[in-house]
Amino acid sequence: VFVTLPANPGQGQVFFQSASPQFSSQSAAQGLQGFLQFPSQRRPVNGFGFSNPPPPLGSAQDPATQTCGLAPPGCVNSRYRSIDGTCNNLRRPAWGVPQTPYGRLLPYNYADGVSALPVSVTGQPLPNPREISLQLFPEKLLVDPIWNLNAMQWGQIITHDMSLTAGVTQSQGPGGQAAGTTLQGFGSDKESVTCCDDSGQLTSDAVTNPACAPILVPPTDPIQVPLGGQCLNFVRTATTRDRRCTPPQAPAEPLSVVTAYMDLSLVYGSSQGQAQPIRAYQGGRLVTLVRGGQEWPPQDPNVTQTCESAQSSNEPCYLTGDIRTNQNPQLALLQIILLREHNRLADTLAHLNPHWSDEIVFQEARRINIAQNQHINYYEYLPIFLGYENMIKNKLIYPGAKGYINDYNPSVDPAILDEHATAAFRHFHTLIRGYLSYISQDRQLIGAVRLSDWFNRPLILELGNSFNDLTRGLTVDNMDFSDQFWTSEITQFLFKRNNTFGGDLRATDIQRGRDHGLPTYVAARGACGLPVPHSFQDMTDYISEENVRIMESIYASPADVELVVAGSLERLVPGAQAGPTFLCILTEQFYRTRVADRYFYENGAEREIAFSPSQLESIRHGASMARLLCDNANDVRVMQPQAFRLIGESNKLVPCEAIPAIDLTLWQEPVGHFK
Ligand code: HEM
Repeated sequence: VFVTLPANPGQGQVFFQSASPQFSSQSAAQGLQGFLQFPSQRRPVNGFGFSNPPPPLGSAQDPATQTCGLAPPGCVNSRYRSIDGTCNNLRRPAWGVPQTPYGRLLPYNYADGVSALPVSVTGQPLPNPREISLQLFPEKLLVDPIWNLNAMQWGQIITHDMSLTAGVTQSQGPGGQAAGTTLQGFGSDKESVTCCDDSGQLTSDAVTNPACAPILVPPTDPIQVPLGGQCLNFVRTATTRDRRCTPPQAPAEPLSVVTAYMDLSLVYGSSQGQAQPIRAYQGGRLVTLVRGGQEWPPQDPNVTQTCESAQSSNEPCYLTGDIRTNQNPQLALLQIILLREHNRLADTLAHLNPHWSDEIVFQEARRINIAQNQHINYYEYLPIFLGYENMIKNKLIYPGAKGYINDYNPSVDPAILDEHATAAFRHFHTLIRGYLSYISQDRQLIGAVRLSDWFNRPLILELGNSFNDLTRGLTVDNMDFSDQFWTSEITQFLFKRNNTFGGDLRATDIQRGRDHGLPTYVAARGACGLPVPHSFQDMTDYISEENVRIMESIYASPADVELVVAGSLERLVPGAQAGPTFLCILTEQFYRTRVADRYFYENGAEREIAFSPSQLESIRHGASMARLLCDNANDVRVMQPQAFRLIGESNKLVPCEAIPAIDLTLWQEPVGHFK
């Protein structure tokens, strides 16, 4: 089913083929009413050009046979997911595996059709990303009245499960990211690149290295100019072109280096090499170190590189399934919660089933941990952001369902859409707060820390009672409002280390969008079936007059307006935390993530993989964010049942024992059931 949309300036006809039931052209004011109900059975989606049919199996374009993302020689249909996502799709065993390109809704928009950063329709460079950040995404503290900071933070967990741009580490200097970015392996000759140094000066690499695209400081910059800064660091994502996986004249396809599946790869790793050092190989557990009577992840062997703000190599610096773990304290905190949850499940399962081997206990605990996580994501987290009704209409959730939901679709590519990872989901950087509260057991504020003091330095979690106080803080602080206002902690102080100022995450997001050749705002709206603006004036239908005027003063043409920028300025769709264009992309992504996963926890089509009906019911009844926090922060005794929502009349604190739990005795097996 192809939908032909009205022509839009500079882009010609746009063809949109959604994998998900999508919504029709609705203005934000019309809200969630009237979304089109497309049939759930769709033509295959291949992630390599939205409108093209998938390449024939085994052909040169077949991702499974490309060297970016290696397919195994053959697949065994295992009860358990592989660590690297291979063989989830038995016909296309390399779908969703690390080192494969992001999926795309729309073609690449490079200036030269191959890899050059896009330019204006006038042929001039696009406006300066830092200038856009300063003018359209300033600081103003407006907090969300309903949802807490945990809802923000959990989004980063979901993100880290789904994608990671190749070549970008999180040990990033004040230049915005990556003082010494490591390009991860696979034939890349660019071991470590710095385009703009710690003092904001262009390096020799900046001109000679094609991986460099530093963000220049505009003359109007009130922070960087007085410091004498010339630039903010920016290193381009590694692509299929860098690795010679696509022909020289084909568009460079940026790569993601983690599994696309929602499989807790951030806990378990995306490769055997990552998984091996974090497994205890005893009792099905993951490795932990006990300090101060609490369990912590093992130590990263390379503290100074991974936790670059650490003052000594003896400071805690965690090794987990994801290289970004130490980036900020709340992220590390939730990673530790998920790690402890694995071990809690493993210990219980091992106790119930003393005859199980380490491997069986590990895999069964992993399987339950992933299922709980999927349940929390789809039924607790996503409805807040995508809208509950929208999710039901588009077949992302089935509230009240009894039994299995057999909607696995092997024709849907699980690759994470670039429009999602590089534009839509990054919009939620707006939700970040600059300070983290310490909250006591009786929910009193007892302290606070500044985010930028603790980037890449997880030590703080182990000081005194910080871990528990910060866990309560996540559930008591409001998240920031979903709007155009960003905290300066990430637009002026990102990864500042010992410097006065640091990088700018919004400018980085904008530059990353160009780096990946994202489609324009106009093209994306067209692809979503939304009214396409032909002038700046047209945009005032869904973006405030004031912001449209600023865009008009920055951009040479409405056709230049970028998805990352204007998508974040749209009025929110009622009941959701994004405007219509980003909501379309997010809905499409999370539909695909669900139906492209053969191991999705609600799928019962294959008996050997499925949970039993009673186990599934127990997961639906007992998996919750509140339970996860209660069980794994070791001094959180009361919690509100909806742990992404602020405490209130309809969401009162209750003793942890009153919050439903999964009945793990349903996993007790008679001796001999497992080999
Ligand atoms: C304190 C919290 C956070 C910090 C400091 C942070 C920082 C960053 C940084 C430095 C990058 C890489 C930028 C680049 O070089 O392109 C990034 C990427 C990203 N962030 Fe955040 N982030 C935070 C929270 C979140 C949240 C809450 C979400 C969504 C709900 C999110 C979504 C994303 C996405 C989708 C990417 C791209 C992932 C990829 O494919 O590589 N982030 N973030």
